[in-house]
Amino acid sequence: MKKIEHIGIAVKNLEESNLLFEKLFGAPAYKQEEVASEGVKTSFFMNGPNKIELLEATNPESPIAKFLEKKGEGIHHIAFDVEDIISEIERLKSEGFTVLNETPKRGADNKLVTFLHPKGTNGVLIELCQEIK
Ligand SMILES: CC[C@@H](C(=O)O)C(=O)SCCNC(=O)CCNC(=O)[C@H](O)C(C)(C)COP(=O)(O)OP(=O)(O)OC[C@H]1O[C@@H](n2cnc3c(N)ncnc32)[C@H](O)[C@@H]1OP(=O)(O)O
Ligand SMILES: [Co+2]
Repeated sequence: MKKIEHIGIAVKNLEESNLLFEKLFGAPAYKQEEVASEGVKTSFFMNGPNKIELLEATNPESPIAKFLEKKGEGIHHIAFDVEDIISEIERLKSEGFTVLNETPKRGADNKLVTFLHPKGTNGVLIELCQEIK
């Protein structure tokens, strides 16, 4: 597992949050993307070397809709860059972590992704991302 790839923030209204984060960073989102399989619309901001992913739910079954209902807006996950997601999944399983999808799926921003259940990681949802080359 390498550096933090992005921090995911759950928001109720992506357009309003886009304006807020644009003011915060002094630059607009560099990309917006819908990921239907996750039930989310996303936008991405860079601030120096740091990437922030804003996520709005697109349906009531979306993990973001459920999170907003239970916890409200805020940090939803921390994503880490990995070189080889398959071997990292095997390593983490052998260490006892609960990998939510053992076959990585297509995420946003040209990545293959999977998640570790927050119950096994001190309440923090961890995403693993491998860049698709
Ligand atoms: C855009 C694509 C991608 C990218 O490229 O970057 C993304 O980032 S997609 C982000 C959205 N997708 C996901 O979050 C997928 C992984 N998440 C899940 O599979 C589920 O959300 C979950 C973690 C398995 C929980 O689902 P479920 O059990 O159906 O929901 P509950 O609402 O009942 O929650 C159970 C339990 O877990 C706590 N929880 C849920 N989400 C989080 C979270 N993000 N961080 C910390 N804790 C979380 C929730 O509070 C419940 O706890 P208890 O109430 O104490 O039981
Ligand atoms: Co993410």
